[in-house]
Amino acid sequence: MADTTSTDVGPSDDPSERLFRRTNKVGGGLGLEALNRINRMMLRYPRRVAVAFVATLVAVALQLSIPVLLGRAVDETQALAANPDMGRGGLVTIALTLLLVSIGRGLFTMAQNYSAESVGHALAHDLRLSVYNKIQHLPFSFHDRTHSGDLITVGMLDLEGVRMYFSTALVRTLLLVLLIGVGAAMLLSMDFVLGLLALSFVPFAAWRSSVTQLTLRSTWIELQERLAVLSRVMEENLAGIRVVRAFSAANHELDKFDRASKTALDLSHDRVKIRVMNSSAMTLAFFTAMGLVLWVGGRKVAAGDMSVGTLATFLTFMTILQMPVRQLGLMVNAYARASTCGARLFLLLDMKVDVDTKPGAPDLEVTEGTLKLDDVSFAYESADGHRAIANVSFEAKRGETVGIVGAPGSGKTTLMHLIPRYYDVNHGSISIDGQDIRDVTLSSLRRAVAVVQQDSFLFTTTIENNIAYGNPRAQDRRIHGVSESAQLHDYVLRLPQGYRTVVGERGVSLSGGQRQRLSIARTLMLEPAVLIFDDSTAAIDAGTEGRIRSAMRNYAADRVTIIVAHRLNSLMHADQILFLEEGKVVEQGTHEELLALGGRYRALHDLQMRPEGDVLDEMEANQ
Ligand SMILES: Nc1ncnc2c1ncn2[C@@H]1O[C@H](COP(=O)(O)OP(=O)(O)OP(=O)(O)O)[C@@H](O)[C@H]1O
Repeated sequence: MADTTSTDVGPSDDPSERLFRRTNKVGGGLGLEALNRINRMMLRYPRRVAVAFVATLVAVALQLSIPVLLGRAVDETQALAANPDMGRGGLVTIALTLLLVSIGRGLFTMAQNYSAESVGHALAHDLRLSVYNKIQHLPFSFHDRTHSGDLITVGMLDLEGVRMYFSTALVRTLLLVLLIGVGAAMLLSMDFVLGLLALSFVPFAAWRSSVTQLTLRSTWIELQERLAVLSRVMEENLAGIRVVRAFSAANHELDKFDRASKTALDLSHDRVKIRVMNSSAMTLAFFTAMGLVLWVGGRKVAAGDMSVGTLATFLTFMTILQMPVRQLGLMVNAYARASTCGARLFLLLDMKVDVDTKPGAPDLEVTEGTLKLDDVSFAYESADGHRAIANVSFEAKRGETVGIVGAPGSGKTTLMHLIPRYYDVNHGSISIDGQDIRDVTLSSLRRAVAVVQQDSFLFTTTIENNIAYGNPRAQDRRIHGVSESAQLHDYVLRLPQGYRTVVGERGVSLSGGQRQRLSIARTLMLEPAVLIFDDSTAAIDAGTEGRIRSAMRNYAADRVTIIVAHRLNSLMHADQILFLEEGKVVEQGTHEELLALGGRYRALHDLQMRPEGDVLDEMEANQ
């Protein structure tokens, strides 16, 4: 069986592909630009940003005073041991100061963490809304090329990278610069040689920590890709569970999952190895430096050149410095992550929406309700100029029905998707009452053109909410009315919770025909000027379809109805029928005219109307 787990992505200039090529760099310059943009966005929360920075300053100052106080306490204790008659007041004062300093440091660190995190969360909230809003407006052509899982990744992982930026990159930078800078200056001024020894582990630990984090980052990106493959395999398996069972392909699916999981596991092992080895190397460097300080400092203490308290100050400084230095890599990583994640997010947010409302465009005004397609041609971006629709023209007036028929792949759905501007025509024009649909607002056009889709998607909510999706304030009476027209009402009443029954992925399962009827009812809630049925009665039996048609007679009198169908029974009553072949209209007329023409429509009609036995006989004879 073919391997369907490949995620090969070749180089391309397509922004949507660049968006999802998860590399360490999204075009160097873009990374810096992204950081600048995130910085500017943070200034929307000036108070919280200021509190975070000021609290960091105070917390660091308090933290740096702890080793000095501890050193003094040691010296005071030593003096007390040598001279028991000395008062204990000094020691008590130092102890109380230490307690207050520790409490103060804790409180300011808390304020710093809280403010920094809250800036990150507020920023993530803003970006999340912008991304979601953008996704609602991206063109269909973008969704054709983009896996929804990848979009979710941008919405989740990349947002997380930006969220962490303020607390892990900016605030930590201030913290480290102050701790290491002021700490080092204090140590060196106390004893230059011992200061150098105490700080000797810093360059090594900083280097190892940064290299480790950057290596872990690139493997993290790789791991995300492998995990994405894993979730795609699982997602596909769940979506196609019936096919898997029907083809007894469980073992093949297990193999596929096992392979994808193994590659993720191998990488996870590598990452653990890198982390553990580097952590041990940094610990070794720290304790070596500490040993050196103890050795040289101990000799100075023994020679009377240094107090035990000063030595204790050095050792405490080193312990305080250890953690932030070891975490320096996290800071470097936070910058790298925010720049790539931010660049990808902004690439998505700045993406051009090619089907959009022209600036200053008026709303569509429906008067006569006439739809006109004039020499319309269209090619999908991925089709190398091959036209899915070629020079199609027709006109339909209010109350008229147009039938569209043709072999699978002949372009019926594509043609229907041009009318509500899911895609823009490449040539020719579509107009409603003389207004080119590209010159009016998209929202007014989409209100005027309703499509009952081929795949009836149900939201996980009640039947009532699903029907009222386009008109949430609709009265029950109206909901029941359209449901009756769609021949769904009687079925719903038989359900224990009636219209309050939850359907969709986590609700009651509806049959294909019931889903289609619900989808029809949902569209009948709207009052469009053009109503399109895109092969949306295929799963409904001919009798029920006939009843829907009768119930809709009044409704159809008020608008143009277009019916796309394979079954001629569904559209032979239409005022005009178009027969599509490779995107072109090859026959056009009423049912009677097309029958009289004796062409493709006639042949299809004869094939569909003949008793099944005759068709089988003919097929056998032709073999
Ligand atoms: N999103 C897309 N991107 C690229 N090509 C597409 C896309 N959708 C459809 N096509 C191609 O355009 C052509 C017309 O497809 P379309 O779905 O419009 O046919 P159809 O007549 O509605 O088929 P069916 O009766 O099976 O629904 C086909 O060759 C199809 O492969």
